[in-house]
Amino acid sequence: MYCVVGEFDRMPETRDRLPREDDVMASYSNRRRIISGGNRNSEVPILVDEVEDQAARTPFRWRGASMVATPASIVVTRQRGDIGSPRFVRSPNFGRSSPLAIGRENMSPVVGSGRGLRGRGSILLPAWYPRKPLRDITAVMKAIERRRARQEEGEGLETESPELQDQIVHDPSVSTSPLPIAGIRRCPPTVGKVPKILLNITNQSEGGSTCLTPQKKLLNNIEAVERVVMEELYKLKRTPSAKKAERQKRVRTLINRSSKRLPPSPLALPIIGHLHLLAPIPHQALAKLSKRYGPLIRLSLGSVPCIVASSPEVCKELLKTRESSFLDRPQTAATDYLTYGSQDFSFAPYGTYWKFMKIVCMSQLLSGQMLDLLQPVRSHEIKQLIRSLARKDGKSVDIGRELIMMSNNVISRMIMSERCSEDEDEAGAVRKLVQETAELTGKFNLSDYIWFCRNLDLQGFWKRLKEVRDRFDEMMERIIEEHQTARRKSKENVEESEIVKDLLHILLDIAEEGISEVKLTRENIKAFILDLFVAGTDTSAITVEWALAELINHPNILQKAVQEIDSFVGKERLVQESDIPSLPYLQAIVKETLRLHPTGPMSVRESTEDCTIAGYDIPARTRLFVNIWAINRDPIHWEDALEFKPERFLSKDLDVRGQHYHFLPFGTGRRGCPGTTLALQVVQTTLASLIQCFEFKVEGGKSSVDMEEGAGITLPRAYPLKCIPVSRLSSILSM
Ligand code: HEM
Repeated sequence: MYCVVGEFDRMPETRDRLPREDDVMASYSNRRRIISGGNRNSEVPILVDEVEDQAARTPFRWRGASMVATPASIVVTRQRGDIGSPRFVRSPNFGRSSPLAIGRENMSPVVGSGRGLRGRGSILLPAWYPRKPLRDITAVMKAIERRRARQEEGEGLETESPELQDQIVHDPSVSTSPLPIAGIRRCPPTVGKVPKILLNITNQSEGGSTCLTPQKKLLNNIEAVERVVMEELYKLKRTPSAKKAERQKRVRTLINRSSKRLPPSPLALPIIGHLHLLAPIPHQALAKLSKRYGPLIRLSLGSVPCIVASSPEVCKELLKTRESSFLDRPQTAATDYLTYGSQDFSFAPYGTYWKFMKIVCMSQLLSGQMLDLLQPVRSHEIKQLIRSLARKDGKSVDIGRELIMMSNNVISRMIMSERCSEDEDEAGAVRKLVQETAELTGKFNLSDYIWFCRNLDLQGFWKRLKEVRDRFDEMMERIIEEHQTARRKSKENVEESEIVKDLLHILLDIAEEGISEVKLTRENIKAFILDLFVAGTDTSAITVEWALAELINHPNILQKAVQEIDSFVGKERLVQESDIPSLPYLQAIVKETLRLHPTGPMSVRESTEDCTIAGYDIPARTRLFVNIWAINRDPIHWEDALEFKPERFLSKDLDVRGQHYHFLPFGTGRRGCPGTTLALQVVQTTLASLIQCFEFKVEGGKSSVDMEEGAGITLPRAYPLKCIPVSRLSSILSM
């Protein structure tokens, strides 16, 4: 919209103008609004001058061309801290005497003559006055003067004489409106009104200040002309044909809108959309919303369009039938920064690089053969855990902390042949690093969703991200250096024993050989290792923690499980991974834990193309949240859905690997969890070892533990599981 802001408060008093209010700008635009009948759309365009320029202005500066702007030269934008109130700012062309702008003031950009104002130093009117209408009215005024002369000669003239009308209407140099002309030409009624307006003008002028020159009289009456023309324009809009056109336009808009069938959506707030509905724990809040709005809902998280799937049927359609449309993951500020600009595997877009890394993952690190080779590593770390708890016999222990240390060591040794907890300080540092990374990647960061927060660090996110990545980078650089030194030595001295290849060696081989279709960079390697730490440590440890908590709260189930182990393994040796296939009840307990407490509660994807799901149109680049937590608790598919009942898995052969869409603890399809086998091995064997070796008493003599969920990407417990391990089989523990 055009706007005018000038130095009105500093106008010369000598101006022979009608008295004005102090805030002329305000009164001017106010008046225009009144004229247009309060109808915003029919407001007279007003030009904006920049407030910042005020210091440079002189009171009498008629800015002429520099005050005008074409619509294209004004952009409505928002600036930092300018919530909800758009500001007009200068576009690169604004204020320059652009050939487009000059001479087109108050004219339709289409019909402008293009004549410049340069060199018109003698313009009497202030810059904010509409120019084109003045030219029009000057011509009109000449006609009035002629008519008055004739009247004085006694000829007399009818007010609406055809002669005057002709003179005004057919004079090509005369336009009859102060507004963009195009519309007026198509609307003859305004033309007929002009003589009446002119008569009013002359009468008013005569009554007021007879000593004024015709030009000055016009200045005083220009507002009257404008008011009447605006009234006429407003009436024009109410003609049957205008109304019909308006109706047709509305129907077209409605048809366009309704041609897209979008999933139901709760009422959104301005700017934040539905972000406020995700508190306090997103998967729980979304499950509640889906109960009200259905299994597929649409949300706007700030400016990001999202859908949430909460039923097995919709999930199947999304991740099986239309899998190819949902193979990407969305990028967030945190994942992008922590993974050296999305150079990792978990957040990499589905493409050549991701496929290559998936092969590396499945054929090297997580292949059956590799997992068998690394079985002693897992077994050793589980024994270390049992020994550590045995040392704390009878004392209160934070079980979660012990479990995270164990799973960190397993992953760390598999990836880079190094234990994280060799010294207590480093173990704590790595644990903290992994937890912080999981927290930062799982949190809803406002700058990802609200555009004007993009460069603001309202939640102190960036500072923490930088800190975490710096620490991780330092650790990884040290470990990579050590590996490279070992590799150099082994190459130089062939006699020296062959180094045992961990995942880092395999990745360095690929990077150095450079024979693969994908060239691995140092950043790729570091980001991939971070992925495996974050995806593979907390998830397994927290699953064991939830399982133990459930067993403490269900002593009869615990007793059955212990009996099963005792009867198959006996009391003389520690349970092994190889025993697990013979412990179906233990397996059922782990599955039931993963059903109620999936440590990946939501699978997050992004659509790569437009598609139709459950009859709704889903545009490309829509973020998808599959609420695994809600699906695993769907009462239609699960009897006593909220009860911890491992028996349900004994009667049914339900697999965890994404074949059954009402039970998806590891996701499904091509982007399903590649660590499922490893996770099951670690979780089942660790839980079996714990309940074989210890009884767990709850702190403070209580009979049950709290089961509240905390916030975080890996479904942590709200309160750490603190209990007192009491040794059960001293013969095993003394080994
Ligand atoms: C109980 C333990 C675990 C659970 C509950 C779990 C769950 C999940 C879930 C739900 C996903 C998303 C799947 C999807 O979008 O469909 C996922 C992805 C992933 N998980 Fe796991 N996971 C666990 C353990 C592991 C382990 C031990 C590793 C590896 C060491 C691992 C590595 C990954 C990776 C790399 C991805 C991303 C895959 C991709 O984007 O292509 N996870 N996990």
